[in-house]
Amino acid sequence: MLWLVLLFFLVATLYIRILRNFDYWKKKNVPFEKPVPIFGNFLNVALGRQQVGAAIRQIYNKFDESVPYFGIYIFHQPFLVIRNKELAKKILIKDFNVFQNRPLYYNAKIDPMAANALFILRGDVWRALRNKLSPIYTSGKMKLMMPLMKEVTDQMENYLNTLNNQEIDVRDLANRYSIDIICSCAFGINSQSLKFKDSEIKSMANKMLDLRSLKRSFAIGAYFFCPLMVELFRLSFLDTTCSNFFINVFKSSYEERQKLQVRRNDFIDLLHTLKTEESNNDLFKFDDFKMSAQALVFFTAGSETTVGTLSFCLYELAMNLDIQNELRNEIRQNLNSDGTISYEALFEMTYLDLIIKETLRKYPLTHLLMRYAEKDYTFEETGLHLEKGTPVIISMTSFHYDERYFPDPDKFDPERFRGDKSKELQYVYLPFGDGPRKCIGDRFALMSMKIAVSMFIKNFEVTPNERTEIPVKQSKTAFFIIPDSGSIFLNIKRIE
Ligand code: HEM
Repeated sequence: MLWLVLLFFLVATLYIRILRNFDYWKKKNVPFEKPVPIFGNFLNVALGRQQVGAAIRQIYNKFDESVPYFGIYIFHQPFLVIRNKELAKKILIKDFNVFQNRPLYYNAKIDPMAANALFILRGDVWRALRNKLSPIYTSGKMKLMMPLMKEVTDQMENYLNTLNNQEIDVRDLANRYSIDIICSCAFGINSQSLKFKDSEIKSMANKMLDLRSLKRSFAIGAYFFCPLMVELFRLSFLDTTCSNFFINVFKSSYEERQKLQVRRNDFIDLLHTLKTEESNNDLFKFDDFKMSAQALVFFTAGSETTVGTLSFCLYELAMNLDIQNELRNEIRQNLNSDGTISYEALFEMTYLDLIIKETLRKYPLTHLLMRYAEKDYTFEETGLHLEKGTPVIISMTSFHYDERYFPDPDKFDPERFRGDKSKELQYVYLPFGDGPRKCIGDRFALMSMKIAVSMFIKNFEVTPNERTEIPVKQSKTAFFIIPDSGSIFLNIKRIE
């Protein structure tokens, strides 16, 4: 009986607290979408009926140009969503000192890996690690990794040759490619995913990041929006068995490197150099676990993003043959005399760049950027006062499909970014975020995608067939932009 009374009071307290919180935006005179108890504006998301990005975009589209921001409730928590380019710039760059952290939960006891991840760390420790890791991702260091990527791209070409004139699942292809690239560049191993369909590394990687699984989406969603669930169910960000597997792979690769004293100019070598340069005063100091955690972050942050972009890019090229042919001409004009492509040529190809940009506009895989106010903050333009701790969202999906900036947004049109147009779109075109906290791996990602697309389109024509879903239906339950079926089927034909 006592339990029942206690339960009643607990539910009643929670209910009152939640309802009281639902006054938050009204009291601040901020336009908002009416919430429903418990779920706020995320009922359809929680029921798996709507994507996170689509739910926010639906509300975004209800307001007009005069509205610089609006309020939403994700469960009981109020979030401010930015609708204005200048305010986005303020949050990401000008007032970065106030909005430097993401409102992501972490608990070293539940998930020690997440607690050492750049994406999740906060304040001075984040800054110390970011400063330390930044030299690894410069264009000079990326250029040194080009031979490693070239090796994997050659393997991809061999694999595709065996499938000439057949249907392929380009998501499966991109998945194998991204695992091989990351294993080679970050873990120093040849994972042979392109060669063998069922390699152990491939199945571990896919299980670790199975973003279509409800369990993983629930765990990731909880880290973003509902820390209580993380505590309650002791949820880890990644599948623990698989992440431990990769930590061990990294450790043995690192040990072997020390023994053999060879250099590959990969992430392991670069991390080792950073470790040897450390001083006693460093706020973030590497040990074996913290180093392997960085390699794992590489996997987490770089894998699905690359798979998604590469496969959607091939899909769009198949749907737009004129664009595909123009790209092939550009690639063929930029080849070395032996048919290979140089690092410089890869980044000089304008049309390839426009195509990757447009793919990332149409498919901004992570939907949103998040920050929270580190201290009380007032927008001088409107007088809105945010209390310390208020979370803020910049919705890439909403900006990238806003007709004000991207007319006819469903159309795949690389020309949107030609010439000076890119500059005008700054702060509303944000596939890698912006400011000091933007994606640290953008150069790596662009290089690995450009080299793969160049090889593919130079040698193969890609076209839709009767199994190609048009348009691709996206998963409503996954936290990221992923095809619902998990596949994108296209035909390939070698062109001599
Ligand atoms: C197409 C590929 C990729 C896309 C679209 C992408 C996108 C993003 C976005 C949107 C953010 C948040 C930025 C912000 O909040 O302003 C981010 C952060 C991050 N990304 Fe990427 N990413 C990609 C590839 C990679 C790769 C290959 C790595 C490998 C290292 C990586 C590592 C990270 C890390 C560590 C952060 C957190 C940075 C910090 O908090 O300081 N990403 N990425």
